[in-house]
Amino acid sequence: MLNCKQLQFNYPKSRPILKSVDLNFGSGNIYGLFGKNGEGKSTLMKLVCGLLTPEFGYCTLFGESTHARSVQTLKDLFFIPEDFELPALPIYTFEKINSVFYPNFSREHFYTLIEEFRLYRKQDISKLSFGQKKKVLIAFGLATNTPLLLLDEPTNGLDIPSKSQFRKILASSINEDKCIIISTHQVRDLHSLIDHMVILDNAQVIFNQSLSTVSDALWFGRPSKENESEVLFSESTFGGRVILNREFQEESEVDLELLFNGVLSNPEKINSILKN
Ligand SMILES: Nc1ncnc2c1ncn2[C@@H]1O[C@H](COP(=O)(O)OP(=O)(O)OP(=O)(O)O)[C@@H](O)[C@H]1O
Repeated sequence: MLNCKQLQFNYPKSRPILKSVDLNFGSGNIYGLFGKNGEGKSTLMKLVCGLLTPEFGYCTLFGESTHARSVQTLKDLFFIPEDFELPALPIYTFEKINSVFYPNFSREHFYTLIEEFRLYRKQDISKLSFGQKKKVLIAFGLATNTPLLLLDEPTNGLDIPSKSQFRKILASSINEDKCIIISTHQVRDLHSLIDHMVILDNAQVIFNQSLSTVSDALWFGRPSKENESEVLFSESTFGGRVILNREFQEESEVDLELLFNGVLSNPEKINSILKN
């Protein structure tokens, strides 16, 4: 569905932010885009939407360049950035003005989400808190029903109950025609939601795997005397956590934070096991 080929980008006078990045995103998946601060996750999302121009390479959505920002492509994608401005309008006016750009927009779904988020249609957006504005944008983004939805740090600004509400809403909105890409540092907020992990480091993609491949090949759990010789990566916090080559172990739940740290510490080691 979405293909990025040899993407290369830097800001004026900056170091390279992306160096020849190749990525394919398929429908029916929720991708988690991870990387340390400043590694280029938001930049990659803006390149995908055509808001930035690559120095080299391109992104296509259904075969059309996203950089051209044609009506055909823009109706198929929606981007929720980390920082945004919304106009000083009642929620229903905002919906009325903007929904016309999205042929599959569901007003019913939008107002159901608005209600679930304890907002009401006549509220003036300019009088809402940052978290409430984010909820308006998340509700709108989901109601567009675009095949591609990009969310940059979507849970920033959401309170604790809203984070689990967000998880539930997002899980129910994925279907086989949709691709969702989420960039976040709040790994726990995405727990059990994402099915694919992409890690950017040093201007490159150092990891790109489905979590089913990961859980087939790796085991995540507590260290023990029996497994100490097989440890691929370990962390000592909270009594210790280890990644092992799964081999004869029972399947375990993928620990996204441990996997992220393990990949950053030695990408070749983890990648070579997943290749076999
Ligand atoms: N408009 C800009 N002009 C110059 N440099 C920029 C601009 N926007 C971002 N950068 C730089 O590009 C790099 C990548 O930024 P980006 O926001 O894509 O990273 P990120 O991975 O999303 O970071 P974070 O996790 O902190 O949100 C950073 O070093 C940042 O300082």
